[in-house]
Amino acid sequence: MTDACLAFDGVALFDGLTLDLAPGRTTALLGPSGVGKSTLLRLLAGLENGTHARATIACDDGRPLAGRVAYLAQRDSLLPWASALDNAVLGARLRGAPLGPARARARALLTDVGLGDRLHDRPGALSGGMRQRVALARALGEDRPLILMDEPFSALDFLTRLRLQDLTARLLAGRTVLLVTHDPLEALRLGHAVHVLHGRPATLDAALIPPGAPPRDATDAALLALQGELLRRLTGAAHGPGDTA
Ligand SMILES: Nc1ncnc2c1ncn2[C@@H]1O[C@H](COP(=O)(O)OP(=O)(O)OP(=O)(O)O)[C@@H](O)[C@H]1O
Repeated sequence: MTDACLAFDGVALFDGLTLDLAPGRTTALLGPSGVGKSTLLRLLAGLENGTHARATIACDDGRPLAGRVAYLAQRDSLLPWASALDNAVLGARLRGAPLGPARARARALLTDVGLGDRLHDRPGALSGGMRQRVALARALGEDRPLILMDEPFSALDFLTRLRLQDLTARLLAGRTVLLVTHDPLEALRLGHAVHVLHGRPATLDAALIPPGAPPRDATDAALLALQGELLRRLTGAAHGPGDTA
């Protein structure tokens, strides 16, 4: 994505921002609250179409991006009247795809995320973390080349988060993923490249490139050293010029 420009109420959030997503890789994006991470995701998803929003989005294969994106929003956006299983197959239902295979896959994914015994519960009967896992299962079940994920594990306890990071890395291997997170360890475990977004208008730091393949061992010494560097960048982003906090 090049030359992304977007303003709210006359204040420019982005003014000529460029973000390269390496095909088949996961790019992790961190930054202070309010800097524009979710808005950037929405811009890529084609959900910021106002007159003040524009960006040039070019795919390596030359095809348009529209219809090839799975977007996991920060809020789980589940249908309150539908079961976990029906929510997980919503994409297939909207596309008019055969529901049999979609339901089988959704059942397996819901079991993988630890909800095999809650398939028929509605969102209101699930905890926040369980609802987030239903939304995650829905996004993982979408067979799309570009996956945009906005803090997909934020409502989960630490151990469940690690387990679902592993599952996500396994299931999304080879796909192009943009992951927004506030968790430096998560970014370093899952990202092939890790960026910090900061300032207003927002700019991107040069990428940190953790060694090895995701999902990386959370106790790895090299990862913990990089976490120190990432924390320094985040602290700088929170207190530097253009502070958005
Ligand atoms: N529809 C909108 N109208 C006006 N302002 C908006 C709108 N959407 C977002 N903003 C503003 O744009 C800025 C960036 O919001 P955004 O949600 O992208 O931040 P973020 O980096 O994802 O934050 P967080 O980490 O807290 O989720 C914020 O100041 C927010 O108030």
